[in-house]
Amino acid sequence: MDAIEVHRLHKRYGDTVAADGVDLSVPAGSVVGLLGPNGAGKTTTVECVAGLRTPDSGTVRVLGLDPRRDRRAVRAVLGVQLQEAALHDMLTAAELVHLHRSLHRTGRDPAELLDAVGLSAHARTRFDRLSGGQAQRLSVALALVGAPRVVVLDELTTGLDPASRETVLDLVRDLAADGVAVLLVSHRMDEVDRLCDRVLLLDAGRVVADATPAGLVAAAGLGEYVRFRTDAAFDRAALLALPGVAEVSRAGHDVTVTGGGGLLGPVGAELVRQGVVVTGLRVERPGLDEAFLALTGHRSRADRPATAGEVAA
Ligand SMILES: Nc1ncnc2c1ncn2[C@@H]1O[C@H](COP(=O)(O)OP(=O)(O)OP(=O)(O)O)[C@@H](O)[C@H]1O
Repeated sequence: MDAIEVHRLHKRYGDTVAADGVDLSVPAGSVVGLLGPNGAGKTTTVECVAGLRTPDSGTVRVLGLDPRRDRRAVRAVLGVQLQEAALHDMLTAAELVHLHRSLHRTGRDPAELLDAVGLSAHARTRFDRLSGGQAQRLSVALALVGAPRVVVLDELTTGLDPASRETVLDLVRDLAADGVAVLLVSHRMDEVDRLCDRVLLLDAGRVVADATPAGLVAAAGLGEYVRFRTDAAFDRAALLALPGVAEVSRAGHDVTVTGGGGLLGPVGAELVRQGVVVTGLRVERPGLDEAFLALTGHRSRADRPATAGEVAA
């Protein structure tokens, strides 16, 4: 049994289908990212996991428990940080962490946790006087103060400066290393790439990909580019004839060979064989950003999104 298991989750608001048969699972000790364009159903999905919304149909389990039926038991094992936390304005950061700690039988040391999110210096600052980024880090601390075994984080680094972001990302890495299951909603591809063991891509309420970050890029079928510079003439047809090469284009001294399947070795060898002197020979692979666009933005490639099975990796 995985720590989070969602099976065929359906949720609609009036005519809007927010979740249309979402399947997802998060094993203990792993970070799973939920990606997707605005309105794809990410928040709806995590709110159902957190027990804040009731699914129309489908099942949601957190450590085998139903977040709606077994509310109290789930609260003891699940930490949730959602996009907009409504907190008591008059309390200080430290008071809020202590208050949330008191709701749990066991948990983390409030002072250590404030330190871990970089808020020690603001422990005595009232919530309504914290900056946006500080309030965001406090909401992460509140989600973790009960030492949960399962954590749901919705856009946890939004509004954070680069140093604070690194602090929070380290914290998430430590959670997974300690065996915590983390479900993370994010719009930042670099963050997902660095943190997540798997990525689920949602589009219009459906899972269109469920893969490792590298698998998602591969699933997008975007291939790779070999680029180099030369002022010499070369045999373009011989390059085109190499296995995997789809296109060879030249703009002045800059040459791009497009294709797939490990182009660098064969292209390099062919240029040596031709005695062509080049500089800056390198391979470039599309990243998650490009994969995201290809898998959700170019529906014209097919009339419907690919199914998870088609792009699982
Ligand atoms: N309470 C609600 N009432 C009506 N429609 C809603 C409600 N909450 C969400 N929706 C709609 O459901 C769809 C999914 O919304 P959701 O917030 O789950 O998407 P999201 O992927 O989290 O988006 P974003 O990236 O913008 O946060 C959207 O079309 C949204 O307008």
